[in-house]
Amino acid sequence: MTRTPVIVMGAGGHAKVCIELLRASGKQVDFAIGADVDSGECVGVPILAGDANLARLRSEGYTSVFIAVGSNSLREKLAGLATEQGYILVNAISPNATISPTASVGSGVAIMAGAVINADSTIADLAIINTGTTVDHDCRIGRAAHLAPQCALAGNVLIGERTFLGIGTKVIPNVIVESDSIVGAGSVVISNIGRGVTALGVPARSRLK
Ligand SMILES: CC(=O)SCCNC(=O)CCNC(=O)[C@H](O)C(C)(C)COP(=O)(O)OP(=O)(O)OC[C@H]1O[C@@H](n2cnc3c(N)ncnc32)[C@H](O)[C@@H]1OP(=O)(O)O
Repeated sequence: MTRTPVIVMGAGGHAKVCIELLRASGKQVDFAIGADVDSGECVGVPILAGDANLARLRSEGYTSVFIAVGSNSLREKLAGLATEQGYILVNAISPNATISPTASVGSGVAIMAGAVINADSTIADLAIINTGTTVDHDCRIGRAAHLAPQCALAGNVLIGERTFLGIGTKVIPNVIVESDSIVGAGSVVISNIGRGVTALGVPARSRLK
């Protein structure tokens, strides 16, 4: 089997986990691209300082990238930059995640160890399904959304684009959390949450700005 080396954008804590996921699925990570001030290495991968390295590495023949940046909007922006340059967005999926054969998973997606994606669920491009999170049947997780560790989504839940669910969030069946929203850690979502709001608590209520 030929191994196409992968470039990782990001050099922080999330990048550490993603590099280890990529390695666990047999991929070789050659470089991590960090901020202009970054140097050293990220779990053994040399860090290159600054986004300009992306174009340089493309001209040297690299074609595969993984965007390992926790910010949902920045991840989406960097993915646009990379695909404009001709990169392919690979996935970083733990061999210890359980994904239904009827689920569909986009590109540039991270699925950490212990995550479960059940029947007929859809995970859009650039989403993060973090450690131990369960996504039950018929859910739709939007582009560049992030479900932090230990979230539990019941059946037929919709999570909008770039929405973030904090660690340990629970969502009951048939609920919609619209795009660009934030749900605080440990919240229990029992009714729809609108676009661009922060919701907190048990049950989760929108916070007034
Ligand atoms: C592998 C990884 O690490 S993945 C990353 C996982 N990260 C997370 O899960 C982070 C989740 N973040 C949170 O829950 C944050 O508290 C947020 C985003 C909801 C709010 O953050 P901030 O806007 O900074 O809120 P701040 O800390 O100022 O708190 C404002 C008020 O909300 C309350 N509050 C904050 N978070 C929560 C919460 N999760 N549940 C209930 N109340 C909360 C605070 O107690 C405070 O109440 P007060 O005004 O009565 O004192």
